[in-house]
Amino acid sequence: MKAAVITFPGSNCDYDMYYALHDEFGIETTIIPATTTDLSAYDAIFLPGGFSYGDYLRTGAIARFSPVMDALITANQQGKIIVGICNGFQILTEAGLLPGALQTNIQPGFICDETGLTIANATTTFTNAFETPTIKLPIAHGEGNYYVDEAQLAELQGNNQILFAYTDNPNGSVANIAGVMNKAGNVFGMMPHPERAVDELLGNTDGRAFFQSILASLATHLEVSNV
Ligand SMILES: NC(=O)CC[C@H](N)C(=O)O
Repeated sequence: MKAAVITFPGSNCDYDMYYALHDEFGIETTIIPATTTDLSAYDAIFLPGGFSYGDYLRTGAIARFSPVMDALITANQQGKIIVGICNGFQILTEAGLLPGALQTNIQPGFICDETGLTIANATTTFTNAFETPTIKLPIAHGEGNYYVDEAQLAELQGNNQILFAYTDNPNGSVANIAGVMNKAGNVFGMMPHPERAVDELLGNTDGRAFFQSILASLATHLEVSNV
């Protein structure tokens, strides 16, 4: 598996993501700038957290016009794995690769904490290795209040696209939603940070199963496509 981590101007979790993918899971990983226009070499693409373009206008609203986004849309059409964490999730919703939008937290302000999550669907590319129904992950955001209208919510629920839900909704998200997948099952975004919970030294290893899930699915996928 070859992974790319895309750095936007203002990303600040790109090296955390690199550390998780490369150092913890031994995945061949390259950090590439958002000016890249070709993602054909990669099986999985990660959009990290941060404050792309200073979160001006609306978080993710400028980043979604970056040169790399056309290549990301092509990667999506090819069914490649695309993951957005925190600011990456915000960028994916702005780009229309995931449904919904991230608004200012219900109580405006930046929250830096650990949050409880339930695994709402454990049979996906992103969740198949979770062995417990609830986990804890770090959160760090000011605009994590996930919004979808009633029709979109019904669709997400009907298709089992909600993968993680907050146990104690910290930001006002509709239906406690913390992470969603697209209908096709290859694009995922969440506000909590699994890449900050992969090492005993970080005080939390609950994020490891997220990366193990992706590795397991990709191994099966690559095996099938090589037949
Ligand atoms: N850690 C992050 O990615 C922060 C996301 C975004 N800038 C926010 O505050 O909502």
